[in-house]
Amino acid sequence: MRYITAGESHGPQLTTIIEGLPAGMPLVADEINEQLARRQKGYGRGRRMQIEKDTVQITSGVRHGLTLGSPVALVVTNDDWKHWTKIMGQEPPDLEDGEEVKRKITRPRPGHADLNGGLKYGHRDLRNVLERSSARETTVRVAAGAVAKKLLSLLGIEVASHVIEIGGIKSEVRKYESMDSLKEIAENSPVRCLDANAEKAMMKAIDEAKENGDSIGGIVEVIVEGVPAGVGSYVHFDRKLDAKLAAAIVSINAFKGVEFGIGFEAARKPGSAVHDEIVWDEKKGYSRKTNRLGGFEGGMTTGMPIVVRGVMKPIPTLYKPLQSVDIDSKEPFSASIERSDSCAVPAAAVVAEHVVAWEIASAIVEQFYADRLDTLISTIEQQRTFAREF
Ligand SMILES: Cc1cc2nc3c(=O)[nH]c(=O)nc-3n(C[C@H](O)[C@H](O)[C@H](O)COP(=O)(O)O)c2cc1C
Ligand SMILES: C=C(O[C@@H]1CC(C(=O)O)=C[C@@H](OP(=O)(O)O)[C@H]1O)C(=O)O
Repeated sequence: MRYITAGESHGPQLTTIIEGLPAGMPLVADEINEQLARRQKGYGRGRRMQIEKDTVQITSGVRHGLTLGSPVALVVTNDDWKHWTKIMGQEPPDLEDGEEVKRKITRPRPGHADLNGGLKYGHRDLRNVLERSSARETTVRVAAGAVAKKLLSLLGIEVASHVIEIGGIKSEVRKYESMDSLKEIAENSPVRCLDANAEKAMMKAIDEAKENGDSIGGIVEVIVEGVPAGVGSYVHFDRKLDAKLAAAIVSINAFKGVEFGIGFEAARKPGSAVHDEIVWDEKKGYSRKTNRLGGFEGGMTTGMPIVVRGVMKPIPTLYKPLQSVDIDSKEPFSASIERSDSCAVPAAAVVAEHVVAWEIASAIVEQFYADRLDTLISTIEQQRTFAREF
């Protein structure tokens, strides 16, 4: 499967086109909307999330609630567009002699794409960079991921996320009884954290950062259960599924690192305390005593839960801006201030969940016969039986 996205942050709409979905899969807009609403929640976000109420329109590829096997196009309108029609209009602006487009941006923000994007595309109004580099685009990545999650759920695969650190405050609660309980606790926490004490401290840290005109980052964790062993491949570098997940996580705006299972801790432990011992029983077949490697060996799934974490740096736009240079005058200046979030880690956890879901669904569709949902369901079941009896 593949998808592309289009749309500027303050333009009329965001679009994604998804190609390669099996035919015969139930899909309605409300299921996608539920996931879009989850992305909009989360403590620490700015005023934009109060303006938008993200809902999707399915404009092709679905008929009478079922996918056709043809490309699925999804559109989300930007409610904020009505405030930006002049600044962001598609037609050349109607300007008096010498008048410039208002709110031209010439002071790049350290940490955002502004300066590098200007240097690359030659934009002297850095808004031309900001509009597309904005994480507004993650709305339609979540929409595409929601379709992938729907497919995975029909194959008995569940995906969930939670926040394990914000501004240096760590969640001490990392265990959960079931995927349902994990989902419920995370969903009811303003910062998607399983630890009620850490949750309060995280919210305080976000408030303090905001009061100080600053921003904070954190770490999110995505868990996937039910993927059969052997998805992905060791035979070629670009077929390794853990590598694809790593790229997907780091492609989320402001994500700078990724780890699987115990991750970087593995550098400090001997092999005996890292590798997961193999056991077998008649009912389950093969499994592991532990899951320190987070569900991957050799670029393939082990059949254990996939555990992947991503590190989000603090938001670059600061209300107390850092030093920058005006690209017109070359004078030192404070960077531009755009309306901004002070922490978007909880929302980003939902994005991470969806990009991971996409990569897993995509690997499954590539590996198993997937023109039709019914045959895909039965081939996945065959693979599970094969692995159990192997
Ligand atoms: C959900 C989400 C919301 C974000 N909100 C903001 C924001 O309000 N202001 C900002 O400057 N950056 C925000 N970012 C981060 C920037 O989009 C990101 O830092 C920028 O695109 C540069 O890319 P890079 O940090 O990956 O290098 C957000 C990121 C995510 C995932
Ligand atoms: C719009 C979203 O996030 C935006 C991501 C973002 C950035 O620079 O990445 C900057 C802000 O944009 P604005 O200036 O319009 O408030 C965020 O609100 C969204 O998540 O839907």
